[in-house]
Amino acid sequence: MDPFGLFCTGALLACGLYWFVCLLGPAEQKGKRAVDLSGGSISAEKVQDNYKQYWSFFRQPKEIETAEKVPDFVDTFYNLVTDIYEWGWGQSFHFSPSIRGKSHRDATRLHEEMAVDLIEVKPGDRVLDVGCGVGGPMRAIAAHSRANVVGITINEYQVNRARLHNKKAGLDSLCEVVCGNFLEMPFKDNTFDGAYSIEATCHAPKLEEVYAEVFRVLKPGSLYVSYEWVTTDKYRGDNPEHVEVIQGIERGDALPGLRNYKDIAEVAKKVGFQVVKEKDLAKPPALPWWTRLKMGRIAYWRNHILVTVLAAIGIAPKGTVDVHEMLFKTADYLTRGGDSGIFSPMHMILLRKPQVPPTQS
Ligand SMILES: C=C(CC[C@@H](C)[C@H]1CC[C@H]2C3=CC[C@H]4[C@H](C)[C@@H](O)CC[C@]4(C)[C@H]3CC[C@]12C)C(C)C
Ligand SMILES: C[S@@+](CC[C@H](N)C(=O)[O-])C[C@H]1O[C@@H](n2cnc3c(N)ncnc32)[C@H](O)[C@@H]1O
Repeated sequence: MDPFGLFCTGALLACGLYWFVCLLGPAEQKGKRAVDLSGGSISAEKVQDNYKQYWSFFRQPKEIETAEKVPDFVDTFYNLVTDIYEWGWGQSFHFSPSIRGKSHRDATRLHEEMAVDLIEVKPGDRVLDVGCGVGGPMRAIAAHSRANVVGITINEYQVNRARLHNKKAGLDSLCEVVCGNFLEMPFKDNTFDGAYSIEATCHAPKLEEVYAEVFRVLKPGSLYVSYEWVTTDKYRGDNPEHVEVIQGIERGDALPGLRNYKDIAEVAKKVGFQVVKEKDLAKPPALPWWTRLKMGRIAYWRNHILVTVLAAIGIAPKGTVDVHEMLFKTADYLTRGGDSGIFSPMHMILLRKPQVPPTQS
């Protein structure tokens, strides 16, 4: 082979290797490769129909206001997005403020460890993860605190993914995953030493229902911290651009309706909690949480091409392209929400269940 031919072959091989390692994704780190994208518990041929069904919920807003319908709606959503999230984001399905000089991975872990530090649990304590996803936070928190973490998620596919990851990480003795609805949890009263929820309770149609359940299962005197998705004091309901951004976020993230930051403490007090601390972790001096979304734009285009090719040749389910497109648009709404300051995904509230129940007046 002449030197030019040799050079071309070498370049082709290098491109192929780059494609395989970088574009298909390092599976060990993220847990998913593009070639393994699925519709969660939904069979491949039904993904497209389920995507349409997901959108039909928004044509009947009353349906997603009733607690009975929401688990179905949220479950469908997570069947559709879980693999894409894992592949394109990682095993922690939430945001965190950027930290100068630290990777996204480290910033994510620190945001998770902060939650468990706030609830002051000790090794061996029993802690509840309300809406645990595939367990990224659960593993970081168990490793950091040596507490026993019990996670609950409505989505069975996530339960299986989380159990698999727990085993692989050697943390299955500390981490347990339960499939269930956090509006009616299958746990006894007064049985947890602490609880946390990271960007999950926003899926509840009525916040009081999930907070009341957490209150019920916590031991008196113990702490609960939640990172809530909210509209901020900058949001104006009479500004059409604000409304468009917030509706875009709701539709692309399976939310029955975003709450204003002012409502969170009110609801917590109503169900009996004492408010220990409340702070929007997105506010300066914290660096923007949405930088990671912005920086990913080129990767989203690359992913879009990859998903389209994989669906065309029958490796990925057909509806995956629609779901990916929906997420693409959602990333834009979230970025606009962050840039304008009208939205925060990390309004932190730290609550205590009192030792003595409040007297009824
Ligand atoms: C808390 C929730 C989820 C928050 C985030 C984890 C996800 C919100 C939007 C998601 C994404 C948007 C764009 C995708 C991109 C087009 C794709 O190529 C790769 C995956 C994305 C980056 C994806 C990853 C997860 C999000 C950032 C909600 C649901 C309450
Ligand atoms: C955005 S994910 C966050 C997951 C996890 N906290 C993390 O940060 O990786 C929201 C989680 O809440 C769960 N969830 C939403 N509604 C639920 C419900 N009614 N009951 C139980 N889990 C629910 C979803 O299944 C999903 O696991």
